[in-house]
Amino acid sequence: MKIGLFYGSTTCYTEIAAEKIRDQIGAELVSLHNIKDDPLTLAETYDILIFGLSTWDFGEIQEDWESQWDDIKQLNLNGKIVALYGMGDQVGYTDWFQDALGMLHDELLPLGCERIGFWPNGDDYEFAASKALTDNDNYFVGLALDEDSQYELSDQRIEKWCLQILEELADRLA
Ligand SMILES: Cc1cc2nc3c(=O)[nH]c(=O)nc-3n(C[C@H](O)[C@H](O)[C@H](O)COP(=O)(O)O)c2cc1C
Repeated sequence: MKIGLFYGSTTCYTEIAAEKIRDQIGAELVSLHNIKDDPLTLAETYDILIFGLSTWDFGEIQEDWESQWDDIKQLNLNGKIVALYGMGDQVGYTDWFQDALGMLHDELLPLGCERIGFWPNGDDYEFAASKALTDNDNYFVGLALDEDSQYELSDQRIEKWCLQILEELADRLA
């Protein structure tokens, strides 16, 4: 099992989370790719993928993702298993919390990949609006991290989410 983790990060928070996810799952399983340096087309060489991105400027996509955004539609991700995580700030940007995570999810929908790693929108979050929620608002479409307002929760969220996606993978690959 080989997992490709592709991330874009403007001020390094998404990158630090990528390293923690890799360390949690195991460096022998997870290869990191900063999409500033590596093209997203490289994702086609993995069967299992994790994509990480932050939201910027009132609901906009992180700049490195933005510059490869049009390539996503052409990617052959059919049948691949994909988990997402996002970075945002629910206090400073409460009307746009994690919007980019939701936008990436929507962009991937038509590509025929299997999505795992949905994350509960529990009482530990407080924000006005987010495009990253499922229709019933019960889940984020991926792990929602907030290093600005809840940095103290990130490590335990990452740990729990990694265990969750490993279980979801085990179910699918059994
Ligand atoms: C100018 C600015 C705009 C931001 N806009 C949003 C936003 O609209 N929604 C959100 O959830 N977070 C927003 N954030 C918070 C960032 O997503 C957060 O700081 C994140 O950790 C940055 O990750 P990165 O350094 O990996 O890009 C914004 C932060 C800044 C500084």
